[in-house]
Amino acid sequence: MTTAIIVASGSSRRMGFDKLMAPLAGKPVLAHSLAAFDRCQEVGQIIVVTDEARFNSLDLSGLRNHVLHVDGGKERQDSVANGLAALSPDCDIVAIHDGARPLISTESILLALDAAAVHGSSALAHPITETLKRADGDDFVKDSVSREDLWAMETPQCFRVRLLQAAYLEVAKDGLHVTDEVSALQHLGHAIKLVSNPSPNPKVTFPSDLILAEQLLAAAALSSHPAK
Ligand SMILES: Nc1ccn([C@@H]2O[C@H](COP(=O)(O)OP(=O)(O)OP(=O)(O)O)[C@@H](O)[C@H]2O)c(=O)n1
Ligand SMILES: C[C@](O)(CO)[C@H](O)COP(=O)(O)O
Repeated sequence: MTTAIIVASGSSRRMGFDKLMAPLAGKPVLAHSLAAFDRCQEVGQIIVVTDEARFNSLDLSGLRNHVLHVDGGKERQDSVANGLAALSPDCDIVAIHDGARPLISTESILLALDAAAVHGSSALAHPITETLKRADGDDFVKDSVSREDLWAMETPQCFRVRLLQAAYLEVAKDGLHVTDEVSALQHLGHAIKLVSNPSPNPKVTFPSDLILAEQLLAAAALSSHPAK
């Protein structure tokens, strides 16, 4: 069985208000992430890692999957670990997704899941397009960083369960701080397949990201139902 773990226990510090419950095209940001995984036929269970009040305020009626609630942790990696601890024994593939990436498409989820089934681990990502500079502590340019072969990581990041559990055990044993699951797998020395995401999948971080997400959803709705 494939399980999706949606982590939604952050503090929205950079947003300034609870971004996960912020309205986006008529429903909370987190509800969009949840619905995308629920639409994906390969997903047989969803775990939402969040606080109880936020979980209870979600409308789960009409969802195909059983949705389990788990409390979050201090750091993102602690929330992921709490989700992993709640997996059922028959789960073989797990997809970890940021609740704060509401535009994830079901097609992109499938691409990542398929790659994980073949390679053991995968992450949606996109190649860097900007020119990159390293700065000194005073925001003066120190040097240039080639963008060749540089990719920005997205979620979902998908794994054979045993592999991700082993990676998280190593991370905990060595007291490491990781900002994504790919970093944990790197620590284990395992190869990770990057899957170029054909659809926009921004992480809602600042207020302007909510506006962008709203516009992207409106554009997608227009292209699927063009005016006659
Ligand atoms: N202790 C934490 C921290 C983060 N997350 C989740 O991990 C995802 C990525 O984190 P980010 O977007 O950086 O969220 P915040 O930590 O809320 O942002 P900020 O740093 O601005 O507070 C989000 O869905 C967030 O809710 C989590 O489940 N548990
Ligand atoms: C996992 C992640 O979405 C990859 O881009 C990202 O690292 C999570 O956000 P954070 O700000 O690093 O917690």
